Amino acid sequence: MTALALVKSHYSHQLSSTAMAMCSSFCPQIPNQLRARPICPFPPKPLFTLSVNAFSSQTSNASAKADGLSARIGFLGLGIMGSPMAQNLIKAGCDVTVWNRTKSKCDPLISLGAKYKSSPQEVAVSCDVTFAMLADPESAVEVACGKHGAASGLSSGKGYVDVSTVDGATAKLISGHVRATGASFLEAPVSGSKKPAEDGQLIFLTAGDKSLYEMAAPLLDVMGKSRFYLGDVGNGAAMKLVVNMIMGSMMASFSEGLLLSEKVGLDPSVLVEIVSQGAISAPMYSTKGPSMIQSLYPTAFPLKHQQKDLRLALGLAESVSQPTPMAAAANELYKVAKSGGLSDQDFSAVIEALKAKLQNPAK
Ligand SMILES: NC(=O)C1=CN([C@@H]2O[C@H](COP(=O)(O)OP(=O)(O)OC[C@H]3O[C@@H](n4cnc5c(N)ncnc54)[C@H](OP(=O)(O)O)[C@@H]3O)[C@@H](O)[C@H]2O)C=CC1
Ligand SMILES: O=CCCC(=O)O
Repeated sequence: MTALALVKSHYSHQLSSTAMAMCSSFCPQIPNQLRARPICPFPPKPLFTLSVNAFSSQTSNASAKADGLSARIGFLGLGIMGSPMAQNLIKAGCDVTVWNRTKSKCDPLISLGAKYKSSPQEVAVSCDVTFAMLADPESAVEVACGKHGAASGLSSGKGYVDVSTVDGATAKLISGHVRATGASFLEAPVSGSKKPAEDGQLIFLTAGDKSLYEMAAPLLDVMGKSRFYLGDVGNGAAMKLVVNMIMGSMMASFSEGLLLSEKVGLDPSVLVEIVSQGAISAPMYSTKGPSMIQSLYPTAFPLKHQQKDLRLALGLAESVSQPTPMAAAANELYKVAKSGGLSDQDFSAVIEALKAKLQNPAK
């Protein structure tokens, strides 16, 4: 890390501390445990030079006392997100054991030095801390609590970190199974997509056992740029769903704007440029806008997962009688896109749901 980068990161930390202080005085009713804050002041990766394999041969429970980098790490679920996350752990020198339902996705990681086990249970037995990055609540529960699931291999002193995006009830269900074995549980869904996962720039929204959070922190710092500890299990899921609810509506609204600009004779690429310079700029618009204009949707965040998150966010809103008409409307649009066969395309393909072909499928 250059001196300039260090100064910059320190300065941005100072700014966020100031913002936090302002938040505290403006929102005194927010309980302390819900005041999310980045725990690590500096991006840790450039400072990370430790070789960790030297510590990785300890046996099961005793080794959980070791810090995260020296732990034996399991990784379950090697899709778009899980693969690069596990890869970054391997590249950082960690001792990683992988499992994926479709075994072939393990092969590139095995080539990089990962070990392989043939079930989540075996991974959990052989590791100190096991991460899971699964598609949805159903798969997260199956992998954690099903036959030969991770919980059946957990015991006191081990940890299970679920980084999948699920709802709070699912996180609590998994937490219950994990804690019943004597192991610790942390939910840690992530903000950031394929590229941030590859670059180790994810944002972790964690909740659950604080001791596991502290133990796993160096591992989260290998995979991410910041982490928030939000208190009790369920708060991580809720925060993630609120963030993705906003994102899903933003993308739906952006899609309407792109198509409207084109229809009234404007150049949508000029719209993208104008948006990117103004108060509503967001990296999402400038990175995805140009390909959306060409009707190309290379998958970073699958549309089916965005619709899942909107569905779960609507459930969360329902649970507290919060009106969310924008999210409800956006959800309908993603459902149309799914029915139109776009589930596995990037979520920016929701724009197709506004085009004549999907609006009037009979024509
Ligand atoms: N992509 C993104 O930008 C982001 C995604 N997320 C969230 O992260 C999670 C993973 O996303 P992503 O990697 O994109 O998704 P993918 O669809 O690429 O990967 C899903 C993973 O879940 C596994 N899986 C699905 N069903 C089952 C099952 N029944 N039993 C066992 N394993 C199963 C898949 O295994 P198999 O290979 O065999 O199909 C695969 O490993 C989701 O919850 C998503 O919402 C969060 C932030 C960003
Ligand atoms: O859950 C997916 C989030 C994608 C992103 O944060 O860019």
